[in-house]
Amino acid sequence: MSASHITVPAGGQKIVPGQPIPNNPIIPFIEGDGIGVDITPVMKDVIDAAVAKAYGGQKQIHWMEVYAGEKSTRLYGSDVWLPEETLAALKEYSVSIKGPMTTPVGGGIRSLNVALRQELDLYQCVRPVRYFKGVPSPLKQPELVDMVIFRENTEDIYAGIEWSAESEGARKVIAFLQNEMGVKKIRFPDTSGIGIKPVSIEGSRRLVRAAIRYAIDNDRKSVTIVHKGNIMKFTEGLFRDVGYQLAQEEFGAEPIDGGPWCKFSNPRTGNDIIIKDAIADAFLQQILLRPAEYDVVATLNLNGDYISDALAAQVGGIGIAPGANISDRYAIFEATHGTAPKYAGQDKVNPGSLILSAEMMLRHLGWTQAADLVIRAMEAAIADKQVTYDFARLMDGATEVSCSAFGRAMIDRM
Ligand SMILES: NC(=O)C1=CN([C@@H]2O[C@H](COP(=O)(O)OP(=O)(O)OC[C@H]3O[C@@H](n4cnc5c(N)ncnc54)[C@H](OP(=O)(O)O)[C@@H]3O)[C@@H](O)[C@H]2O)C=CC1
Ligand SMILES: O=C(O)CCC(=O)C(=O)O
Ligand SMILES: [Mg+2]
Repeated sequence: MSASHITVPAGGQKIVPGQPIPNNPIIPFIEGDGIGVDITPVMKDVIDAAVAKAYGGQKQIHWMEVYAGEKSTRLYGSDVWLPEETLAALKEYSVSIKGPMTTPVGGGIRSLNVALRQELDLYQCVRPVRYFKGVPSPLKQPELVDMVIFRENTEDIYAGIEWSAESEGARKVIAFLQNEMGVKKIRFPDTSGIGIKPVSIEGSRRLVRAAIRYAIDNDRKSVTIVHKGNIMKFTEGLFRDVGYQLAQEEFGAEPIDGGPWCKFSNPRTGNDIIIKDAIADAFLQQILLRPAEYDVVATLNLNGDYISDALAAQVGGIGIAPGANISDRYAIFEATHGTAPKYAGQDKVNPGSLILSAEMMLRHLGWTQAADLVIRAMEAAIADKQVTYDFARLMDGATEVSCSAFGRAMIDRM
């Protein structure tokens, strides 16, 4: 086992928070498991082409591979899934991008994706959902879908505080709940697994604050707090209450017709921003039936996970669903989808999600001309019906192209 496998690219410069972005930033990337091997190189090629075209060679990303997941176990040793030097590099270089990583169901390692969010306190999972003309959709009017999900990324049941059924830990927790807390409603105490769902005032406030600030900066119409607070009153209900309270205390929102909905005037544009809430199950049908009524969405971790994939399906699926994990200091960009293992290594899947995640990264760096080029190239490739299998199987007259050929189709149209 060797200590270091990371090679810092020559000629690149570190991004330092609070300082101007250098023209030659070093960006760490994790290739990812499964289809990571297919989509990550295509993403890099497309982004390099957009940056070269936009800035005539004056700017260039210096990619630095760092390792996590299955590739890490091959390099660092069979039990090293998230090496210390990878964590250190993600912190030291501030802005990075990753492919998906596998999490086994039931037992085995805990999610490395979640671990990264927790280690770097990447409390905002930002997932924009928009329609690209021509993409196949189950909706009659998919162009009405234009939402940005702010998913709380560090709390909720994703904290991983749970004990398996019949373990000593589960027995102890259940005995504590029954004997010291007066709990009588555990239906089968001898065979229950137990999980804990922490949701804090502080964590809820910072997430809703980020969502409202985004609405202000991007002149959005509303922020909907999505929760299941009727059932989980002190976690999901807390999130809703804290959200409304914060909107009033920090942004001067005033109740509409006695509340709980409230609104304030966007200090940048003078337009109203409405703060409202929806219970998660009803919300999932509303976004299908009346998507135009929803804009920015603030929600807890599990709801956000479900809503991300459901909303992505409305505009073409998770092959084209980007995302960012953001803290006040660091950012790791990543697709909404997972490792799609049955397609791994086949040069088949849609690289769109990771490319659009990188497009978000370019905007985060302030490289908007390059980001705009990426969007226009994707629009053009889709308009010309040069698409991967996921779209081709639902589009009339489409040419099915491989993952790498879709990247080339984008580059040809820049
Ligand atoms: N952030 C992360 O790293 C994430 C990791 N995961 C992990 O990934 C693994 C697999 O999870 P799974 O539930 O199968 O979900 P996946 O998102 O990996 O795949 C589910 C299905 O979505 C479609 N899909 C996914 N990615 C693409 C793409 N790029 N282009 C086109 N279609 C795509 C495929 O549909 P079809 O079969 O119809 O072609 C695929 O079978 C698990 O270990 C899970 O924990 C999951 C989510 C996020
Ligand atoms: O970590 C995982 O394996 C799944 C994560 C996930 O589904 C998500 O981030 O949306
Ligand atoms: Mg998910």
